[in-house]
Amino acid sequence: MNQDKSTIRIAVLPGDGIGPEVMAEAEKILSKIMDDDGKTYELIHGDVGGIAIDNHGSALPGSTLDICRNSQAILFGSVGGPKWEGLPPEQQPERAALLPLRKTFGLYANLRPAVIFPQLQDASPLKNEVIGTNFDLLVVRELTGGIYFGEPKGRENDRAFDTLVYTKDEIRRIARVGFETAMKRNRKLCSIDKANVLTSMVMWREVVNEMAGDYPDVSVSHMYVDNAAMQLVKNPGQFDVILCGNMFGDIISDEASMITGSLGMLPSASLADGSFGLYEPSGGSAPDIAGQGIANPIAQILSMGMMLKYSFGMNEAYSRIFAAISKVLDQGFRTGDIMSKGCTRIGTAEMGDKILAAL
Ligand SMILES: NC(=O)c1ccc[n+]([C@@H]2O[C@H](COP(=O)([O-])OP(=O)(O)OC[C@H]3O[C@@H](n4cnc5c(N)ncnc54)[C@H](O)[C@@H]3O)[C@@H](O)[C@H]2O)c1
Ligand SMILES: CC(C)[C@H](C(=O)O)[C@@H](O)C(=O)O
Ligand SMILES: [Mg+2]
Repeated sequence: MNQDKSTIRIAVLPGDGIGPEVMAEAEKILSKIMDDDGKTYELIHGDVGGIAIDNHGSALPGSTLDICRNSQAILFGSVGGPKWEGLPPEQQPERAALLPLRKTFGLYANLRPAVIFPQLQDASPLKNEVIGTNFDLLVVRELTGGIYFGEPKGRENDRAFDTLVYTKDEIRRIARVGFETAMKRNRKLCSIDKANVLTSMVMWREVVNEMAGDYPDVSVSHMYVDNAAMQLVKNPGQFDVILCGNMFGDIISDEASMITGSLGMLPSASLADGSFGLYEPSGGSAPDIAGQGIANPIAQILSMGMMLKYSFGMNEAYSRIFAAISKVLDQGFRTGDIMSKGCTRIGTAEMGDKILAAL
């Protein structure tokens, strides 16, 4: 392995289902951008998830973890699928690979930008007048705490339990990310909770309110998650930054993705303090379409773009990718999930090639 300090090292973990299909397209574009920018880089591939169970007997083999530890960022596809659903829960790809990666690398801040390309207004199930123009929402999701990780969790005979726990420090650090990003955007932060029922969420709301004093320019509101789910389809344009805990952020971000046309459009960045991050589409391995060459690679490509921006400070590269995608959509090319009347349907690899050509 080349350990030269000037070499950018990226762990590439395609995973399962559509993961390898969409990753191949992201890699083409990544290589072109790095070459054009004259960067020295190394993409180090590793097995993760179901394929790692099949090949190495564990969803997160030590060799893959070593690759990640020796890299400055992780580009991740998706893991899981029907083949591994019969395994004991703690051995399954999602719980045995993705969650430990998030925890091990302290990736507590998950940014999921739901931005509509104007060309895709008709691909959204929402009416044009509901979406409005320039829909641009950022979901800031806490990623290493809450009910995903709280102890105790387990089963005893006919009883099963998980624990929703947050400390003030955990809430403060993700709220800080929410406020800081709101400051760089339209200065509106909506914190989502369930403070009418859950004690941990009462504290969540208190901490967000305490911190609001440090950000007088940010207008802060609070919304119960059930109302937020409804408001997101009633009037999505009211939101700028949505701040939420781990599970609510998981649900709200999938919902937000559909406003932009498809889950296949929603990228994500999972960030630690500093520049390390894991970048993955918000959606999963899509077993229903895997192996057919029809998945939308845009979420994976945009996730790679977020990596260039957040881990390597290559902001222009991100804009370049965004512009290339926009150009291809202008040309009328669509994968099946974002197909509209009058457009030309293309597959995963063709979409990657078109974006590459439009760079
Ligand atoms: N980050 C991850 O690795 C991740 C995230 C979510 C789900 N999963 C796993 O994926 C598996 C399937 O889960 P699911 O079906 O609930 O969710 P999913 O996100 O895989 O799929 C939901 C729906 O969205 C569609 N979709 C998702 N990405 C798409 C794309 N790029 N292009 C076109 N359509 C796309 C799928 O075809 C499907 O109809 C499960 O094992 C789940 O645990 C993994
Ligand atoms: C696969 C699963 C563990 C994961 C999550 O719930 O965080 C996924 O749904 C996501 O949104 O990244
Ligand atoms: Mg999810």
